[in-house]
Amino acid sequence: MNDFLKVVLVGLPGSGKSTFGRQLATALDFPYYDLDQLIEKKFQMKIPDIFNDFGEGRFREWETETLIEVMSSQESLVLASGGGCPCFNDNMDIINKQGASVYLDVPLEEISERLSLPKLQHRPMFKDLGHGEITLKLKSLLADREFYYDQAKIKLSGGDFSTELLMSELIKLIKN
Ligand SMILES: Nc1ncnc2c1ncn2[C@@H]1O[C@H](COP(=O)(O)OP(=O)(O)O)[C@@H](O)[C@H]1O
Ligand SMILES: O=C(O)C1=C[C@@H](OP(=O)(O)O)[C@@H](O)[C@H](O)C1
Ligand SMILES: [Mg+2]
Repeated sequence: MNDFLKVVLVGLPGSGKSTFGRQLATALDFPYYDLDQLIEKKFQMKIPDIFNDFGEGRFREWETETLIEVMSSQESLVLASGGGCPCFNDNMDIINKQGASVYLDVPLEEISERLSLPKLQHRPMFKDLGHGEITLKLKSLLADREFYYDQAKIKLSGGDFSTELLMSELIKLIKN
């Protein structure tokens, strides 16, 4: 890690990376970035349209390209990554080299409740799935992804995270 503190949140879709990321950035008074939003801005396309028009492979290329840019910027920041980000193209190594990674480890049932709400049905991976199918999909994603998420430097388990707790974990990490 260099002189800047880059806090990068990782975890399954619906674990609260974007929501908690914003809260944490406010508490730390750091700029907040959402990797999906940076991709949409850079390539002028919505995430579901990238998946539909070009496929996941192209999305993962663009995701890594955007991640490298934000991780090499000369500033402290909070970054909410996308759920799949740590699991492709050495992205977890890129994150850990420049940043303080934090895994939001939320019970699958809780995430499933959140993602079943109609307003969240724009997420390409969960489109048109019912509650039971969402839980199964999350289980299968976690089986594939936990190996990468577990490489995070800090792990927060539960549903509701406190910015104070994470800040004290970050201080411990920096001191070590
Ligand atoms: N701690 C929480 N308690 C209840 N709902 C939450 C919590 N954190 C996030 N949510 C809700 O869950 C959904 C997914 O959150 P989001 O931050 O977009 O997750 P991610 O970025 O990890 O996919 C959103 O509708 C958000 O309002
Ligand atoms: O888990 C994934 O592979 C994805 C998660 C999404 O981000 P969120 O985790 O913020 O939903 C987004 O990057 C894309 O739809 C792919
Ligand atoms: Mg998000």
